[in-house]
Amino acid sequence: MSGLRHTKEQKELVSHVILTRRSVSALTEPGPTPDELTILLRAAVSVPDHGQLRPYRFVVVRGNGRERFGAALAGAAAESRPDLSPGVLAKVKNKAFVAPTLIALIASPRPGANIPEWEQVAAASCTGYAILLTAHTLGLGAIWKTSPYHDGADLRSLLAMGPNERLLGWVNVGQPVRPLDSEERPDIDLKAVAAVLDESAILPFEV
Ligand SMILES: Cc1cc2nc3c(=O)[nH]c(=O)nc-3n(C[C@H](O)[C@H](O)[C@H](O)COP(=O)(O)O)c2cc1C
Repeated sequence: MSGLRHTKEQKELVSHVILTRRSVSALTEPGPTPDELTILLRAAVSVPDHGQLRPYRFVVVRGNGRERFGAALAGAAAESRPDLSPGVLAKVKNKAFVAPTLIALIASPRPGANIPEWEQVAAASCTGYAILLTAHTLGLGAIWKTSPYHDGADLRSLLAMGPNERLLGWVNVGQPVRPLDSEERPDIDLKAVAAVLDESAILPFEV
């Protein structure tokens, strides 16, 4: 499909969607419909993937599933920090209830594959961005969330995680509580992050 010709409108739409995406924290019901969820997951599995290993898995958490996910997050927190107060553990558990739907992102590098593990985790990380961008395209709000306590026996057991797997966090998805700001992002100085390599030096990026 490379070399595919896109219309001017399609090109403008894509850059508009990319440049106007923002993380949306305040989310409400309803969560994505089954069709929307399918589009989000299809986008996730379209990420570049060296060796086509599919080194990722997703667990959709919604409805009562959030109770179990929240309890497992709190369990992971208590396991790694037994000193945490019940109030803090309740806050951790509540992370599962701030959106109607959560999509847990699990990096699942293939043991023994000849693609380095870091590349596989990098591919798995791309899935989070694909979901965010696609949610924005569909008019849904989304934000990638993590917990400082993202590993623990309860969580591993609940998500059926193997020893090689790692929870990369989850994407909260729902309806934005407030209308989205359609402003494009403020310009950032590309010289701060990009350079150009010529025959003799690395030079600051210039348009
Ligand atoms: C790996 C990863 C983990 C993140 N974890 C959190 C989090 O725990 N809590 C949070 O509020 N935002 C989290 N974010 C979202 C960032 O805070 C958000 O992308 C950032 O504020 C920039 O906002 P923008 O997406 O609108 O550009 C995470 C983003 C990534 C990529």
